[in-house]
Amino acid sequence: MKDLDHIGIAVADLEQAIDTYERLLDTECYKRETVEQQQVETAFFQTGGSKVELLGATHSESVIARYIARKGEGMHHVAFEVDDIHAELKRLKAEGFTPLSEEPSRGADNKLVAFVHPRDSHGVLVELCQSID
Ligand SMILES: CC[C@@H](C(=O)O)C(=O)SCCNC(=O)CCNC(=O)[C@H](O)C(C)(C)COP(=O)(O)OP(=O)(O)OC[C@H]1O[C@@H](n2cnc3c(N)ncnc32)[C@H](O)[C@@H]1OP(=O)(O)O
Ligand SMILES: [Co+2]
Repeated sequence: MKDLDHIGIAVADLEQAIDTYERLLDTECYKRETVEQQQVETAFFQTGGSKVELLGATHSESVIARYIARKGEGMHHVAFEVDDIHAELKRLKAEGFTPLSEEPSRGADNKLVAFVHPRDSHGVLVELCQSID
């Protein structure tokens, strides 16, 4: 795995959270994108070499809505950049980790994404992402 690409933060009100993070980071949100397959609306901020991804739910059954109902708003996942997401999923599987899907899917910001179950990484949901630019 390479650099930390982004941290994902689950928020209840995306507009309000964008305003908060614009003031907190003193930078503007550079991209907003809805990823219907994940039932999320995202907003991205560049912070040095990595990013903050705010995640709002687009449906009441979205994993983000469920997460907020269970734990409240806050840190949802950490995402690491990889060169070859298929090879990395294979390597992690061989190491005993549990990928949450057999195949990567289309994420936000021109990425292919895949996730590893948080129970395998001490309670932290890990995302792998590969640029498809
Ligand atoms: C926009 C696309 C992409 C990008 O480009 O960056 C994204 O970031 S999409 C982000 C949203 N999508 C995902 O998170 C997909 C992968 N996640 C999942 O499949 C699920 O969230 C999950 C991890 C399998 C959990 O789902 P589920 O089992 O339905 O949740 P429960 O509410 O039943 O909780 C079970 C268990 O797991 C703990 N949990 C849930 N979410 C997290 C989390 N984000 N981090 C840490 N732990 C989490 C939850 O607390 C429960 O634990 P116990 O209480 O111990 O049972
Ligand atoms: Co993410």
